[in-house]
Amino acid sequence: MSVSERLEPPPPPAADEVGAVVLAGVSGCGKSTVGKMVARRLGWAFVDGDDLHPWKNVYSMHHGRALTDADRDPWLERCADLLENHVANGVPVILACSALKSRYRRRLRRDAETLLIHLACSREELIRRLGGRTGHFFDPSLLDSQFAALDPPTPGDGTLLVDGDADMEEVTNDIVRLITRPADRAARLAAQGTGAASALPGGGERW
Ligand SMILES: Nc1ncnc2c1ncn2[C@@H]1O[C@H](COP(=O)(O)OP(=O)(O)OP(=O)(O)O)[C@@H](O)[C@H]1O
Ligand SMILES: O=C(O)[C@H](O)[C@@H](O)[C@H](O)[C@H](O)CO
Repeated sequence: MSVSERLEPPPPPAADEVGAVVLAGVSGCGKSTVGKMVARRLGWAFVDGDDLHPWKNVYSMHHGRALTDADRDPWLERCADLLENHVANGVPVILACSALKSRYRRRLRRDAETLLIHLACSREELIRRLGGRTGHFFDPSLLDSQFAALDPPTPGDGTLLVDGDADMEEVTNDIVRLITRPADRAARLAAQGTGAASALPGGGERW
């Protein structure tokens, strides 16, 4: 991380009323699966960020080529525009979007009604899930490149951490609570104050 990035002020705190949620994390953490479950539960819209990638990006990932910052640039713009439109029109939305770097997360959080939630998973669980997934364009051999690109959310980042290794129902319940209860959001942020991994059950290295 560069000095100028470190000196930037932390993002604004999320508003009491959440209008949009970005479910972030590396490939296989459950963004799409759990995002749909949360959206169904809340009666919100769900958009898969994978559907907003330029075709060239999908082609690259399918052929085992990791995306660059330049590849992600137009995609992040589409994601940010989508969030902004939903908030402006009062149509709450869950967007599944990897948002791997802190500057990507800052770019997506254009207003205080947008909440970022990062699904943190162990490497073993991610390998197991990607190995078992069929019919998806993402080449599982790219997982290490996702780890390399990731800036893990830090205590000052304003991104909430969720245990992505947990059972799908549990993950869904946790996220619904964080979206609907400001006190739970504040408690989670405070728990993260001591460091990302220690805020999650089981500890260990998480991505
Ligand atoms: N909490 C969970 N427990 C067990 N399996 C899960 C869980 N969440 C997701 N899965 C499974 O893991 C695989 C990956 O999930 P999913 O496609 O939702 O991840 P993703 O983060 O959206 O990945 P990508 O970014 O590559 O699209 C799927 O087969 C899904 O069924
Ligand atoms: O930023 C990225 O490298 C991409 O968004 C990836 O995370 C993929 O889109 C996703 O994992 C495949 O579904």
